[in-house]
Amino acid sequence: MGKSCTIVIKLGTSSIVHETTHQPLLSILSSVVETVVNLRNQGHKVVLVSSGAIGVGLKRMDLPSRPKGLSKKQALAAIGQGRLIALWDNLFGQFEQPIAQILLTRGDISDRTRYLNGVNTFKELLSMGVVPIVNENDTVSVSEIKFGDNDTLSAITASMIHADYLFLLTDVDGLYTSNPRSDPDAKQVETVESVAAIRAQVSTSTAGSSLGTGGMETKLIAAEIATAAGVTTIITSSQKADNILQIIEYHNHTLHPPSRCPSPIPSSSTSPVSSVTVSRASSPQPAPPRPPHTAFVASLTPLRDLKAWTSHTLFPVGTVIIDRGAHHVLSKRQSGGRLLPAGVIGVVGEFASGQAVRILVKKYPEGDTDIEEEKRAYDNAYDPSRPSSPHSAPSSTSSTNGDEDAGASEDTQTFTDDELVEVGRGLANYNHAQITRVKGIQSSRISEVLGYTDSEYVVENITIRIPPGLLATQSAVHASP
Ligand SMILES: N[C@@H](CCC(=O)OP(=O)(O)O)C(=O)O
Repeated sequence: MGKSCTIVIKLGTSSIVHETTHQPLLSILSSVVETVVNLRNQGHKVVLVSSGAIGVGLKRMDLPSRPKGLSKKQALAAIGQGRLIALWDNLFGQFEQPIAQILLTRGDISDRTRYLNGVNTFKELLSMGVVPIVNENDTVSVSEIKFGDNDTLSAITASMIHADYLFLLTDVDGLYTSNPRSDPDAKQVETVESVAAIRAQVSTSTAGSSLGTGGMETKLIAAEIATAAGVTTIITSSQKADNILQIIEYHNHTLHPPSRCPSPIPSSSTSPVSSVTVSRASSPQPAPPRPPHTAFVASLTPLRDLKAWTSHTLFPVGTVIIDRGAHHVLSKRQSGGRLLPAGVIGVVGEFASGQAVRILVKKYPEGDTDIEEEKRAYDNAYDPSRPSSPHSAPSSTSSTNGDEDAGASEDTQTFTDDELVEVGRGLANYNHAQITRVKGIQSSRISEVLGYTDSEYVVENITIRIPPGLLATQSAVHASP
């Protein structure tokens, strides 16, 4: 038997309940169930991420539209979630397929122990042959612990369980160069190698439906998270869920490297629902036809475990502003970058050592001539015999009063929000006050300034998501969760 694939399938609210009547869309749900059962019978492990609790709650309470207030939405989700899971259980029950309900908040997995407990529960359920059905635990989610939309939740789920595929099923059959509903010249994008690059080329103005919170932009964010974690991400239509089988088959023939997970068992002998032609990756047969979809290619050097956890699940509590030299040097590493104090030009907010921080850089034009000097200065920052960084401002060391519990650090050098862009995240090795005191200096001087040295790096496990070449296309990012 070949390798079994782990597949996450996400279904948004607009594919679960009718936008105005809020009736469950039974034909779509049944087709998803049949597809999942087929995949299970082919030996694959499947997790479903299902929105729809609020939509089902609206129907139950006979309300016309999604309310504005948070507590009303939470109440409706509490009403709808039970009925939603009962509906899934009923449909999967027709095929004797056991399911499990998993409700998560970002807070649940930003704690390392709870995250690992979640991973273990998923593993156990999948090894028992169960289909876990995930939704956000809306009842207790507030803005700072919310995933916000189930696209992000599905990407984090896929990254937690090291899935091979994430399918984002929605009301369009892929990513288009512009909104296909309003632009007849819109073209489907077939393959995306870099999410950051495609953002600059397409218009993602397709907002979510009136019930859901997603839309194309949140799907790109999800694709970015999932592909960075090594998960091939597919956007396709929920109207044709059985295309999932053909899409996997298609990629078995065409992916580079080919065939992440060939169908382990010929489906004709096992499929209870529909028959699918299965051929192995090594088969000389030509590739099957390509069902409409957009495929986002998984990173060949995925962020796994701690790094993915740091980048996507931890809620950043403060900000470290770095110079251009540090940005260039850190961008050379795909993940796990480490920041020397010489590259820090500002610190905002209060955080403790070990907490997650945003890494911001001041926007700068490509080809800026000062950049070479800053890169050299950052590269030289280890060696005390060389000249120090242009940012080794004496004020950063002399202006501090030694009070480590001083309030939120605010750099003397001020930046407007529009000047700064969030380029990555990492884990602080020192608290906000300490990093303020050592900013701009060489590592060898940390103990002289702080009285001790824990690490020569002030932030570790940094993933730079926006390299220098893409800065021009990014708008300022403020306090994103
Ligand atoms: N957790 C919420 C859904 C969140 C949401 O709107 O997600 P989506 O429909 O995927 O944009 C619910 O179950 O109603």
